[in-house]
Amino acid sequence: MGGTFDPIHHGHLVAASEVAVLFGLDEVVFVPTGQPWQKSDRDVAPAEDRYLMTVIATASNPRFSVSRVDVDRGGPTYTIDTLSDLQRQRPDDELFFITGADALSQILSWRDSDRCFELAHFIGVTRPGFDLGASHLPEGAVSLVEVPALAISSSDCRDRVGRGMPVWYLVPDGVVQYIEKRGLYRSGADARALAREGIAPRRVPGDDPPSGDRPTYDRPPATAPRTEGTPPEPPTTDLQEVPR
Ligand SMILES: Nc1ncnc2c1ncn2[C@@H]1O[C@H](COP(=O)(O)OP(=O)(O)OP(=O)(O)O)[C@@H](O)[C@H]1O
Ligand SMILES: O=C(O)c1ccc[n+]([C@@H]2O[C@H](COP(=O)([O-])O)[C@@H](O)[C@H]2O)c1
Repeated sequence: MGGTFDPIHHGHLVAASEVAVLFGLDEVVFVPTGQPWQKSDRDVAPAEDRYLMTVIATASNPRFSVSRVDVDRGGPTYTIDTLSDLQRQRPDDELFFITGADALSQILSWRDSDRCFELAHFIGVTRPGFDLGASHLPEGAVSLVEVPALAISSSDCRDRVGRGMPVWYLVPDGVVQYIEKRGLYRSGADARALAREGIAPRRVPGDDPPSGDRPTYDRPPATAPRTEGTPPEPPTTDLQEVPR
């Protein structure tokens, strides 16, 4: 499943799980984009952060895995390269490329879209508010799957974090905590102030974790939150120990 996953949310996970059952897939490989060239009009969180959030979100499902092919390749991400790399790594596997109906409706504008259809069967998952009816997709190359409607989007999650609203239950718990820890999606001024003070982001009222086992956020972070114009810090060691 290809996506920018900025951040990954339950809409992505439900779609992947539904397609895996309907198509009898052995594994769903989540492939976070490196540089999503069609999203160059906005800031995208560092690829390493999006990759780690995807690892955290999928860790508990033995049929889900995460690939670094797009993150490690560098340069703009084209699905033709994603599929070529995956085919090289898994020459005996039949590939399906899962993505949303909104992305699929643009597929004819993707690089080498004709060759993409030769490398994988495309599965478009329906998404509330998007209709593929008018798209002229090659016959037989694409399947459409209706997934339980979850009106969740990454844009809305980012916007909520920026406004100090909770994203519990929209994204997996570990992803909420990762966003908090890294200070992702805060407004520029907020993030700069946090970096100046050298303290971890503060919890906002109403932004409580769902269980009694609450993490503490007021200890200094292992790395300073990212500010505009500075490169992302490497992930901290406790995140690298997430069980696989
Ligand atoms: N709630 C959802 N239901 C079904 N498909 C979804 C849902 N959210 C995202 N998708 C699909 O998953 C793919 C990857 O999504 P992406 O990472 O771009 O998330 P997004 O929520 O669409 O992000 P943004 O709001 O930033 O555009 C896209 O093709 C998208 O259509
Ligand atoms: O190959 C392309 O030219 C291309 C253009 C836009 C999007 N894609 C892929 O479509 C998937 C969904 O993208 P997005 O931007 O909706 O997260 C993701 O895997 C992207 O790499 C691919």
